[in-house]
Amino acid sequence: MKLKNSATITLIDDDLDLLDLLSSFFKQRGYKVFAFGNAEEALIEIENKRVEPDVVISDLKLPVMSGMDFIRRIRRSNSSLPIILMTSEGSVETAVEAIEAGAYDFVLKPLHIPQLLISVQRALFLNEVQQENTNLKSLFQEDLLGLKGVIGKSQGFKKALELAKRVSSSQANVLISGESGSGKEVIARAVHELGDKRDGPFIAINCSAIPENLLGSELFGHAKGAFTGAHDKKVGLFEEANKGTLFLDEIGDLTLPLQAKLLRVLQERKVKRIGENQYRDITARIICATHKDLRKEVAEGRFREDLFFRLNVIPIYMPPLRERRDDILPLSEYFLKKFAVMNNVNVKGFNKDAIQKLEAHEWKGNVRELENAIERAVVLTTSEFIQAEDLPTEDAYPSTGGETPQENKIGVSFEYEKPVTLDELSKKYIQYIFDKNDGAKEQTAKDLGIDRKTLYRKLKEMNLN
Ligand SMILES: Nc1ncnc2c1ncn2[C@@H]1O[C@H](COP(=O)(O)OP(=O)(O)OP(=O)(O)O)[C@@H](O)[C@H]1O
Repeated sequence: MKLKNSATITLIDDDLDLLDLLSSFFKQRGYKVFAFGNAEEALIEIENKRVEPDVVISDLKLPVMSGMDFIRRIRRSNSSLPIILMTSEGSVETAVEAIEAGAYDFVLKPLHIPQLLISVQRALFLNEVQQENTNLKSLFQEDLLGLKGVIGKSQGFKKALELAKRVSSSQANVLISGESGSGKEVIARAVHELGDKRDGPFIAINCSAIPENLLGSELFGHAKGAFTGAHDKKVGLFEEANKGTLFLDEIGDLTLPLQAKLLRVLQERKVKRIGENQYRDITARIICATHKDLRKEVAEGRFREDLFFRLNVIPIYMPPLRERRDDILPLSEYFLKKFAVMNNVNVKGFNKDAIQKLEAHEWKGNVRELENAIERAVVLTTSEFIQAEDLPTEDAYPSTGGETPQENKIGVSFEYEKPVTLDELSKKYIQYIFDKNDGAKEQTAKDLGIDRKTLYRKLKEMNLN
């Protein structure tokens, strides 16, 4: 851990010569200094956050508001700001009392300035350790309803989570709807964690990500030799999830024959592996999710009405992030702490402009886009507080807002009218994989065989922040 000498110090003393002397001493050492001749003024500036000190050095005996009263007032709203008192020999007893009231340390006057410097450095060091502990604690502490890492305080989010809690103790079928990246899987996990299946497995499968011909055997399993290539028997996910939960994401993309089979499983609570005649009991809870409007799919003949009614016993709707803006900051802070710890970097928060930008952004890719944006900012920022420039501009992220991503048409071709440089070709390829992965940077880096930092750098060069 490095000691901060870029820290901010607030000095309070009615002895203006001493105030000048200390100001220049600390400024010369790289500290930012705010000096006040009385405690009232300092208090107002601190309470209004116009001055945000990392440490305060104050005389104990001051006119009007004493150093002691200053400590008591500060402690009402800030329990951890270190305050070092300067006191004359005669008032050591009061200084001890001040320590009891929450002062960090005291130094005797006439001052031995190197000793004061050591006290300041120690206070900053402890502050930093404490801050990291609090960060870690609040990051890993039990969150809403005792669920780890589930963040949100908007009405829309709380309503969804409350429904998840209520339904968790029943066996009713749950259909979660909401745009891509809005947190449908988070809600499905909440139902699992809060219910009596929590000790069993939670298995998630994205029905649109698996080719149609493989999805059946993934879900239902198959017997050895059931079809060409079935060299061995396979247990399907319905069985694997027994005693736990099977989460079927993008259920709206199931083909009609698979919809019929799913309906049968839900009605009979039994499955038959492909190529077998034997039925096996299913004990898994089944939760489905979709970004599509299933009523419309039913009306247009692409989704079975009977299956829709069976699934939709308890509908839970997760609103898009832009409709629950109260969640943006808590989520941003959570992701910042998470990625700062993961990447071992000293990033502490967001500056005012960054907060404004976060709150104003449309977040078409919802929480997933926000999470990616914060991860990137934490990795790339050069300061302790994320700046507005570290965050993506509005249309930097391809919208996945509720629709299946467009098939990328770039492809790789060597038939260019004029030669294309290797660098251009590599950028086109990065763009292709990035779009294919729906803007998911971790997967893109993995597919390209490069580390995340390199990917971030490339995306920045390509204005795909
Ligand atoms: N309330 C939340 N608290 C913490 N993290 C969240 C929250 N909501 C979403 N996330 C995070 O955002 C990302 C996207 O969430 P999730 O996978 O649940 O969305 P989804 O709606 O299921 O997306 P898709 O439909 O594309 O599968 C995940 O990394 C998830 O952990």
